[in-house]
Amino acid sequence: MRIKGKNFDGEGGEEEEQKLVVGYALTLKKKKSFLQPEFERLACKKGILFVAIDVNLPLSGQGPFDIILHKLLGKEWSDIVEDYRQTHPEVTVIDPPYAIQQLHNRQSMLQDVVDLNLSDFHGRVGVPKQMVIMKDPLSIPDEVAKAGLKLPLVAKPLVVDGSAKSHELFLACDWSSLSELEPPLVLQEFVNHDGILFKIYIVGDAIKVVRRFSLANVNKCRRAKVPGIFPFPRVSSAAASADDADLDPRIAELPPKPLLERLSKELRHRLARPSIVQYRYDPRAWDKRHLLCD
Ligand SMILES: Nc1ncnc2c1ncn2[C@@H]1O[C@H](COP(=O)(O)OP(=O)(O)OP(=O)(O)O)[C@@H](O)[C@H]1O
Ligand SMILES: O=P(O)(O)O[C@H]1[C@H](O)[C@@H](O)[C@H](OP(=O)(O)O)[C@@H](OP(=O)(O)O)[C@H]1O
Repeated sequence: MRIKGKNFDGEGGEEEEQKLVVGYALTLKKKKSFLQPEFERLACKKGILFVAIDVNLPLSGQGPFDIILHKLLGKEWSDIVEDYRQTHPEVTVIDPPYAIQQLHNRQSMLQDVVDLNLSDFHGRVGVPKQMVIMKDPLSIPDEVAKAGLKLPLVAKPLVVDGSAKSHELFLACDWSSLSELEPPLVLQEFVNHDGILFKIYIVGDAIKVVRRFSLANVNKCRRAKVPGIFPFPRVSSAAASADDADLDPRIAELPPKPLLERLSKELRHRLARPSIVQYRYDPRAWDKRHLLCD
């Protein structure tokens, strides 16, 4: 399923050029950030051609594709991709819907990290103490007190779907303001991290770590003084790169390689599990009871 064209070798002869065809279905935002002209040109030089999928036409009638790359919202699109995947086993679908379902919910996405048990392996990997609030904002202060979570809290929408809304994060600093939050959400204890965090990108065996500026530490004194709910949109986005910043080496030191390798291996292994047991997923809540085997 490759497009064949003519290419000229150094000695004036013709050789057959094969292109790997990637059909893509992306939001305009994602197309703008990811499919930049320079990237497309580089891909083309390497024999990779990106072709836009027309979401208003049947997917099966388009192509042929070698690879499908997609990130669109909604169940309707997921169903289309899943059907296509099953009827076109020869096409590689990146991020098949069943495999990324777990990542569409901020509680379920961390479950495998909780289970990792990397609390003492060349460093520590853990999940902040957290709870889920499904509805009734008025009950939040009581629920938080019952769960024993300490202020300040980071409030994150439960559902993660790439929409602007799902990226909205808030810092909640006092008990009474907690009722202003909008469920469904995850409330996490704020973890001081010296204003720097590491983002880890993993593709196959390749691991890339970048350093980003983040929220400053919250000390006891500031906790007491600032009541309210504070939005902090995209605080550690690519624009907040700290890779070239002159930082205290104790803060800037990258996570140790053995830890990253183990983390990458474990997560790949665990996140690949749904391909064996496909499940229907209830986005309103997540725990083992909500894995309903088809
Ligand atoms: N528990 C926490 N304690 C302190 N800071 C936090 C906490 N959770 C998140 N943050 C801050 O909020 C930022 C975004 O958090 P998170 O990664 O959970 O959201 P996201 O929408 O998935 O982010 P991204 O868009 O970068 O993928 C982090 O980069 C960090 O600066
Ligand atoms: O640039 P980095 O630091 O890698 O952060 C990414 C986020 O982690 C992704 O979640 C964003 O994609 P979505 O907005 O589709 O979730 C993604 O959005 P983008 O592809 O539109 O830039 C980025 O914000």
